[in-house]
Amino acid sequence: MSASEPQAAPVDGKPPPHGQALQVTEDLPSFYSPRSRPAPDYDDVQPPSRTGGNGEFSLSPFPRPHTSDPSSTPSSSAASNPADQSQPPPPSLLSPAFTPPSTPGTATPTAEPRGVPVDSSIPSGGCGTKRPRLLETLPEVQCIVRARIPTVAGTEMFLHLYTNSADNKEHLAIVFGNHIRSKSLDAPREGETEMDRMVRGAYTGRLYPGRMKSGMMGPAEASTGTAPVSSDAPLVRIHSECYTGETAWSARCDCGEQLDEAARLMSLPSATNGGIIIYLRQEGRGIGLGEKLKAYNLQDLGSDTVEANLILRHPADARSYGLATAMLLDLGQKEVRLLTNNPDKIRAVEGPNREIRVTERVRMVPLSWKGKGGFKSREMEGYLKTKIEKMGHMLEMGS
Ligand SMILES: Nc1nc2c(ncn2[C@@H]2O[C@H](COP(=O)(O)OP(=O)(O)OP(=O)(O)O)[C@@H](O)[C@H]2O)c(=O)[nH]1
Repeated sequence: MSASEPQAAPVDGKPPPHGQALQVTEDLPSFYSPRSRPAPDYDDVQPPSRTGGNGEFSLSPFPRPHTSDPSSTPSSSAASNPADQSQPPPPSLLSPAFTPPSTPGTATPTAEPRGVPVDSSIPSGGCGTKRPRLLETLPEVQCIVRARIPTVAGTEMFLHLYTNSADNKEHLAIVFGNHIRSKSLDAPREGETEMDRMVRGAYTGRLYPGRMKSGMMGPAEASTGTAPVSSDAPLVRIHSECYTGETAWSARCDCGEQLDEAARLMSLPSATNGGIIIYLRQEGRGIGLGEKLKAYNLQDLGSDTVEANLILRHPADARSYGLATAMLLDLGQKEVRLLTNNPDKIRAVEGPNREIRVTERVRMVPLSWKGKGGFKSREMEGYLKTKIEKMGHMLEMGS
């Protein structure tokens, strides 16, 4: 097909075989997902794409493929994760303050997902017994550029790209709401011009053709955007990179759906304080894409996700979250409402000296479990089962 020919979209629930011509969908560009329908049973028909039933934030180009038998083999969490055996939970790292199950007022995005209080006095109902890897001191981070991104959902966000003192990867903050500003980005740099500032994203308001001033270099001008509507903590998601789930349409995990759903919730008009997705480049729970693909082969050979990592001599979860804490602080956040089922994240994001407080944990339930679209696959069910049974994730199977 030549570059000038119309782009094609899949129409039958499956990506086409290599080289086969696709039927053209006239009303949507090729990168736009078909609107989601409620997920069928994976034994019945081909599932729809990963996003919500209302199709508000539907990014994946292909529906999920039909998949095969699960391979999870439950065993005790202590046996599967050696780090669990001797270490007590770190209560000092959790916010002691009990927060109400739901956030009052207009800042509550929707009735779903339900907010759950973070309460360190509840050992299992709260955060389990595992201990996340915490850095003793937070790494230094610097936002080097920010740009406005209009999204295919019709909303917009500001993408912030960070460098840091711990690794040489480009970690990201996806910011919904222009009142959330990066201190390191906004700090003036020696010798820079107004154009330099605008090009690296350190400006107020919006850019437009011919704009000459960043709006931030005069003595009386503060480096702030629009004021937040209320003082409630913003919705925050700490997301680890997943090439397979976010880009390659994998139905082995729900990573792509979670990313889309977080963005959708943060874009709702009711999310008056906006939101932040901290996107960390720790692919495959920190073991990297190549090792994750080996783990997938082991899963097809009968291991579950934890066993596969251990067979490859990796920890069940090799991630850390100090960068997320440092980036959230740079974005001016000391209190957050965290979208997660992972107890490690709640403990870890608060930082070694409790620099940040998680005031509320907002659970993430797969859309298909809620009958709101999404997709189903046997691999994904096995993946979630292992998270719940072996990694202490705060989710009930099929809830
Ligand atoms: N090693 C390994 N990593 C996986 C597998 N499936 C998904 N992942 C990775 O797991 C990570 C998903 O992490 P998150 O989206 O942050 O979610 P989470 O820690 O499971 O917890 P939530 O916040 O509740 O979603 C990504 O880095 C994926 O690449 C797998 O089978 N093996």
